[in-house]
Amino acid sequence: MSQSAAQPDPLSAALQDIDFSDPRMFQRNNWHGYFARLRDESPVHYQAESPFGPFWSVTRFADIVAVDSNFEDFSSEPTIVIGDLDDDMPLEQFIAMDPPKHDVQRKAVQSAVAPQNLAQMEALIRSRVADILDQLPMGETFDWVEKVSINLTTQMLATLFDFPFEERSKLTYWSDMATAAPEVSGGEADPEERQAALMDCLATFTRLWHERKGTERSSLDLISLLQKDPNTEDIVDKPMEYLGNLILLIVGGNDTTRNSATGGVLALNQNPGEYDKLRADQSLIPSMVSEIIRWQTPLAHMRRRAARDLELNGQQIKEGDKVVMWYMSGNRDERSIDNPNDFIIDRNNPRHHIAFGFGIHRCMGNRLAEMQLRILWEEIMQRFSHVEVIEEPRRVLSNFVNGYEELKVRVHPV
Ligand code: HEM
Repeated sequence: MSQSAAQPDPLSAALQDIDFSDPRMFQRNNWHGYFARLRDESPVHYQAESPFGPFWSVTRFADIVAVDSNFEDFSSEPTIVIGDLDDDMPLEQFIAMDPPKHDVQRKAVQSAVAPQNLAQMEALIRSRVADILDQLPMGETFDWVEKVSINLTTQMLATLFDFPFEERSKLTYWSDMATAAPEVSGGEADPEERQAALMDCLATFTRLWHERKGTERSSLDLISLLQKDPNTEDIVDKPMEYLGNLILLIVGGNDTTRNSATGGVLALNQNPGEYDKLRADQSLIPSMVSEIIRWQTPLAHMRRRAARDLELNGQQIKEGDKVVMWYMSGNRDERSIDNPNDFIIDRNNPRHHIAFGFGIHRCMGNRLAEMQLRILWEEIMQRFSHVEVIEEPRRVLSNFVNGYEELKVRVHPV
């Protein structure tokens, strides 16, 4: 099975002729038909050949929850993307660890996003969002991804790391390089450039670590938190573990919120009746934010490895098999979500989705992401009657990041 071949017809092709790892499905946004067929005809589906080796696709909401909540049978090690670990850069990160190591490393950093800390960050985020929106060229066409989504998430990341603000664009670059490797997600990053970018990331953060070590900091920045916790105080001496966790936190805070910030604009433009509802009642913003995250599902999948022979929804899975949970499919599963293909900003129970995963690895930054998006929309509604999409977006080539390269828009005053 080769990804240079034409894509088979989603409705009539034999399921064994379809490559569900093909990143072009996501770039062309034509994955819906393929995954709807899997949910109906073969919800736990074995694909014997792919550029990433054989793997199972788990496509229904309930089965994904069953896998994600069973870390004993479905291990996150050694990596959580469909591709295999890069031998030259064997990153270790707590998202790809099982208990007990996962638990102690997560605990070391999670106070950065504890409710009390988030409450303190709210005013800062609001002023940054306001600055970003106030600088937009009213009435002119511009790229929302670059001027708003990337700008906002990069500023947030710089805050979380207390990273030199003027150099913050490096964080976005490192994040993009980390996820765009062909062997990781079917992306197009040049292997040498990627390697150099990740080494630069490591060198920069190692320097910051040593500059901070021993200084009295009350800050909840992620580097200081790693330094303060006895379980991670020497992580800098394990470069692949230090780098792996940095990349986890950078990617976690970057691609996901960024693509939700863009996806929301697109969803409202495709559903003008929902935009009208929002204009009429801005108290819908929190539930709309959850709906945007479900509708977008910025991370298409997480993968696991079966820790023993077992059965899942009638299929026999062998120890060692790769098991891919397609969150984007689960979030469109009519068995668990009413009218899942509709974008409805006042849904009942809007947080009933699996875009943040489920179980012990459930997204650590979920409340931060929701807060950023809530503030973004509160501030947008103060200024603009319409963020108008001017042309179809350009999407990312990846089977992991479900996102946008570019979205041309024009903003109109209230
Ligand atoms: C809309 C925004 C976001 C989405 C959709 C998202 C999605 C996810 C998903 C699907 C997982 C894996 C869950 C699982 O395996 O069950 C995850 C884990 C994680 N996310 Fe997020 N994320 C978002 C924002 C953020 C932000 C802003 C941060 C920044 C702190 C973050 C940090 C993390 C971390 C550290 C993990 C690993 C948790 C663990 O292994 O225990 N995420 N996220």
